[in-house]
Amino acid sequence: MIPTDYDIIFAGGGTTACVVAGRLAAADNTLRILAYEPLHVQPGRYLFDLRAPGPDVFTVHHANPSAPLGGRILRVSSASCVGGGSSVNAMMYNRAPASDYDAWMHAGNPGWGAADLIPLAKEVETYQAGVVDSMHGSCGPIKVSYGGYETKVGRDFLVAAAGFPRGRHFTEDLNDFVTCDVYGRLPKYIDAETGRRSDAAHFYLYPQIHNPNLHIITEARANRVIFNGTRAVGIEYYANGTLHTAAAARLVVISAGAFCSPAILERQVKVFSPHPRSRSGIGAKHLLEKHGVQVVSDLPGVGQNYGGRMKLHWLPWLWMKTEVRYLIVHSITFIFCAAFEAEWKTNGRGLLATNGIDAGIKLRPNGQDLEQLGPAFTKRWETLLADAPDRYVALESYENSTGRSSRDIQRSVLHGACRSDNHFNTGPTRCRCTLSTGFVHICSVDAHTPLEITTALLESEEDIVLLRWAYKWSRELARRMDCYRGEHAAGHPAFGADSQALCREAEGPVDINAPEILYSMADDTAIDSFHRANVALIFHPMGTCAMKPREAFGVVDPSLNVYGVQNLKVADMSIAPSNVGANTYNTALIIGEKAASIIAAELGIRDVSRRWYNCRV
Ligand SMILES: Cc1cc2nc3c(=O)[nH]c(=O)nc-3n(C[C@H](O)[C@H](O)[C@H](O)COP(=O)(O)OP(=O)(O)OC[C@H]3O[C@@H](n4cnc5c(N)ncnc54)[C@H](O)[C@@H]3O)c2cc1C
Repeated sequence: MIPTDYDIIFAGGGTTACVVAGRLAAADNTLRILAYEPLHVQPGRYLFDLRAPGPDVFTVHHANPSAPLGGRILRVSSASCVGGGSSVNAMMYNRAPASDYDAWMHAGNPGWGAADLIPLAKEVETYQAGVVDSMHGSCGPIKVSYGGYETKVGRDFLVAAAGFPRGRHFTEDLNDFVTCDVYGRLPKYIDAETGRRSDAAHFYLYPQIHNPNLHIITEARANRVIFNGTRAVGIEYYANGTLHTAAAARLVVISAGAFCSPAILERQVKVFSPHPRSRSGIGAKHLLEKHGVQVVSDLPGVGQNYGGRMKLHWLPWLWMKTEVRYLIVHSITFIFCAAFEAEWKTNGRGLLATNGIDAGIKLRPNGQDLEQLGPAFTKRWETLLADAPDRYVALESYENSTGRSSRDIQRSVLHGACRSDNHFNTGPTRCRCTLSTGFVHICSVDAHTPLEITTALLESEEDIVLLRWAYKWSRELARRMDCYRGEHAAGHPAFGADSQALCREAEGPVDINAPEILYSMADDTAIDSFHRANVALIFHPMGTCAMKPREAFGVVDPSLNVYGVQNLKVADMSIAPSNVGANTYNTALIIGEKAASIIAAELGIRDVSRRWYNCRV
């Protein structure tokens, strides 16, 4: 029988919540803790799991039609299961530049600078991908390794990057928070010994599941926070089609991710008042009133400041006989899986023990690049990059892609429509820091109504020139890779028939010193159109309940307290005051560790134990 009275309730049991709840439960096993999740599925140990039949581990959100993208509606998914993003993500290990965290501190958040957060990043991990130096951890819960298989595309990338005249230097460690404009191998959140995904559910929460005071209610969705006056006292949630309530004596923590956390704040807060049916929310007054919701705390920043990153796939032909199978296994069908699964289960190695993203480059424009980028990029350079040598603008990696258009190609491979058994396409990933921000708001007080999401993708000319430059740069590198066999025109801009940039098939790579492709103005226009038609959002939303001063559109203070109310915190990627230029799992783990320390201190728990997690799954 699950009790209805708790000390702490988490609305959401994703990455950050698992860290905080796991740490607190370990530190004080008398704390009565509850977390909700919409779906319980066994978190995917590798990507193949996620495509198995059964409840969907994703929620798909649709953004408003975007004018800069020609009216296109972008789709972006977030996780819907215990462990959140950590249970479904692509397992790329990519830490943010130190100066991104210093920017958090300078936004009015003492205790949130790089010097404060980097030690937490070390405590999070057991680094198995090289030397454990002063920047890496050796005994944290989350394992980081190169996985159990090395792809040819990764090896070829490293060789081409070493010889490419416009290339950069090699580094053993792309993730020391400082080094930038270098290339190297890309580690993964995979345990080197077991070959399994290192998610927050398995390594923070489940190790505490023996604790009778820790409860995870699955197939439940937090609906709204219950208030007594301005003090949060519990949660109302849906389970089995009916509404239930649970009381939180000490704290309610909203941890529903950057899309859903602002929605829970805005939607409606149940207030014990002389008018029990009145609806009250936390957010922008004008927006809440539009939905007939009274205002408990007027916070216009709720749902604003939606930041993220952009992604683009384009398609060179690459020759990788064995990895065709890998790609098919992960993306389309299970036909080849049995042998790989047996290997993976026996020794944690093979094609199921990798994410297929083995090498990459963190690109930062140099003098020659800045000339190419032109005056449209000057403001971005001056505001974001010039004084922060650790910041890069693009992470280029060549992967066995799961992008939409490349999956179409994979289908062709499966159905024999490809030009040869030994050739198929793969798409490099592009990640960009964008300065523009969008918003996420409720459309109605009904918890089941989709959210209104507006992105600022490609609204600024800076993003357009940046994507154009990066396309040219990474295409040049791809042409020099040993596995290169030309390009698939449908996965590239529509260059004119007489263009030098026209896509062609090839028998092999160009010479490492071959002249670069010369692009005309018409080619540039074609590239920009291609980007408008194909750019996508990466799964890294953040910033929608920003930790900033209230007058600067902040939602939470540096202790993660929601302004204007008591006993209510937010802890997840939504609190990011500004963008981080990296994949976000690492930052979510850091926020979780920081939140655990803050809450423990407030509750008088002296030691948020960091020694309990040495477990294997
Ligand atoms: C498909 C995908 C691929 C990714 N790949 C990478 C990668 O390779 N590397 C990397 O570093 N990062 C990656 N990320 C990003 C990273 O995983 C996330 O940034 C991180 O997990 C976010 O943590 P969070 O705690 O903010 O939110 P989440 O982990 O998303 O947790 C929020 C949780 O709240 C739950 N929730 C929502 N609404 C409610 C409600 N009303 N009631 C109860 N629960 C609710 C959700 O189900 C979810 O589990 C990826 C993310 C996705 C989705």
